[in-house]
Amino acid sequence: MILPRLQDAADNAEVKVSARNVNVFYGQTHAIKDVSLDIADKSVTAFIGPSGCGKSTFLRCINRMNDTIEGCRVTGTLLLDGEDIYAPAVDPVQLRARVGMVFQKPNPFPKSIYDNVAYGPRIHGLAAGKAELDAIVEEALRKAALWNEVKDRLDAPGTGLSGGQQQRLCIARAIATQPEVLLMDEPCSALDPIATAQIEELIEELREGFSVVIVTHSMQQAARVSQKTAFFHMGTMVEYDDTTRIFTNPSDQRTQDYITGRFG
Ligand SMILES: Nc1ncnc2c1ncn2[C@@H]1O[C@H](COP(=O)(O)OP(=O)(O)OP(=O)(O)O)[C@@H](O)[C@H]1O
Repeated sequence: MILPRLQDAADNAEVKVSARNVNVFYGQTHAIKDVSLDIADKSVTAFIGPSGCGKSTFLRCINRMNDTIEGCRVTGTLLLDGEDIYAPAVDPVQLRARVGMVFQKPNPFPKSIYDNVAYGPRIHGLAAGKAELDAIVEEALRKAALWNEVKDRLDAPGTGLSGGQQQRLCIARAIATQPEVLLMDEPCSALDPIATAQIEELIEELREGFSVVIVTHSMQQAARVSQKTAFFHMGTMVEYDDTTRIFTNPSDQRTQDYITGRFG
């Protein structure tokens, strides 16, 4: 399906995810109201806005994580590379291998460091044998900037790592299936400034290979890591533009008020 480009779309970049008139309901609560946007490939898009405005809800539409929430209903169109994410033929498990997710709180499985990363490639049959799986695990841990810290203890439990290391392990787990889009829901909120800086550096590197979408409460972080920013307020997307423009010369008063700390 080819959609007309939106005016504020990803400029000349290739569009990876397109949303048109997306609405999300939790029972009677109308959490996302008619959101349309295009997310560029090989770039970082930040979602900002006050608590409860719907950032996480919209993020979860992109890999159908909302399917797992009882009473949650999504309407409208969401496309990945022009293909309908909500088509009946789409297997959400396969979709989530293409659209990986990293959560606010690091959530390693109660398994070894190696098995945490090998989990996705194993269930999706991405490695022909042990040597290939070893190579996938090493590459994912290297990309997540964790390899040097764990290469001598791959059999140790993932839950025994520090918070920042656990979050990088979860990033390694998410990228081991070679996703095309990586969704990050406040990935640094549980981390100290050093671990946060490491994750931000990593995001900068990851965007060479993926489309990254990050929900953040830190405007400094959005400004540092993203090229595009969407500002949400009370379930609507108020403004979506180049990050530099959002933070220097937004066109909507509500965006201006939020970035200057007048509410939220
Ligand atoms: N599982 C759920 N069941 C019912 N309502 C929900 C659920 N998750 C979110 N909501 C409601 O949907 C709205 C948007 O919530 P959401 O978590 O997406 O906002 P957010 O912008 O990500 O907030 P925060 O920044 O605090 O994480 C809120 O009114 C919230 O109460």
